[in-house]
Amino acid sequence: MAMEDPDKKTELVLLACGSFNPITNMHLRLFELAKDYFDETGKYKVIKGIISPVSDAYKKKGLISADHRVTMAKLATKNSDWVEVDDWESSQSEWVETVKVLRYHHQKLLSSDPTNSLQNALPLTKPGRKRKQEPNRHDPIKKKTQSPDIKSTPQIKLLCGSDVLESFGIPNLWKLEDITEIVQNHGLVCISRAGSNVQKFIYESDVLWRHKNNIHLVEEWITNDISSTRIRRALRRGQSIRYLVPDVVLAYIEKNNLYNLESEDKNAGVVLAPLQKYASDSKN
Ligand SMILES: Nc1ncnc2c1ncn2[C@@H]1O[C@H](COP(=O)(O)OP(=O)(O)OP(=O)(O)O)[C@@H](O)[C@H]1O
Ligand SMILES: NC(=O)c1ccc[n+]([C@@H]2O[C@H](COP(=O)(O)O)[C@@H](O)[C@H]2O)c1
Ligand SMILES: [Zn+2]
Repeated sequence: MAMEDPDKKTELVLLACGSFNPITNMHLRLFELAKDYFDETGKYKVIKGIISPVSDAYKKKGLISADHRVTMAKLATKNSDWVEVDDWESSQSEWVETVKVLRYHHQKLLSSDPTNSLQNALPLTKPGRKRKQEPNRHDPIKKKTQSPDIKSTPQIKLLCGSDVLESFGIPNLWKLEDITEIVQNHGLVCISRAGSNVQKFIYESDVLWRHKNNIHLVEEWITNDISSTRIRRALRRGQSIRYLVPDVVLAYIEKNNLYNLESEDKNAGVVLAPLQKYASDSKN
């Protein structure tokens, strides 16, 4: 039997941001790999996974409508008891920086945390009465039943693949202050291939190196090269994608004829939202 006290574990929520165009089995695997990793540390308990598809305003080439991408992600996670889809980000009219998505979900956790609102609403000691009150032997029992095992609010960590971490180095794609806030205030879980360059990438970045204790590298030993780009390519060529995406997702794609030459042309020649935003910033 495990000796550690489960109440002492830090609760975690994992947030994956991306296009999910479409969601693949690999996206679902990311969550499982990260959860296994944290479970094995004995220090953390992953309580929830959130998939947050990017909005159409991201303007990535071939990005089909958020409605379809969210629906597919919901179908894919229907049978998961811990991973869910959140459409707040995708329903924003403008592209939202990833750090703001983290902030949003962090705030949401804070406001839905019963221990937190209890602490705010009912201070345990009323000011002024504190000194007058005699120690009461019923008090500790009372407190315990009112607020059993006061846990801190879960931490929220950004879950991503090594390509996203390495994209931190692309000029005008990420703001340094955003990267800093992500690794300093929240934390990062990165799924990487054995022998990938992520460690070197962290070593070569001052900000990532400074916060390396908050960056968790999870090695994917049972490698899996599925990507949404490859799924869309196979579909354009009339090739099977069965067993690469959940059957329900495949059925939805076929029913709505989602990916073809025309859809791949969406946003052709359009500048990706972050590049557009930060390139114009650096000119000002
Ligand atoms: N095979 C993989 N290994 C590790 N991480 C992955 C893998 N596939 C996707 N991811 C991660 O999933 C998240 C969502 O990515 P995204 O929606 O871009 O999917 P993708 O399969 O990489 O799509 P695309 O080919 O269009 O870039 C990102 O953090 C990305 O790094
Ligand atoms: N500066 C930023 O916050 C920033 C920059 C580039 C991509 N992203 C996010 O990373 C994810 C990347 O997804 P893709 O790999 O599909 O492009 C998206 O969720 C996107 O919003 C964030
Ligand atoms: Zn990608």
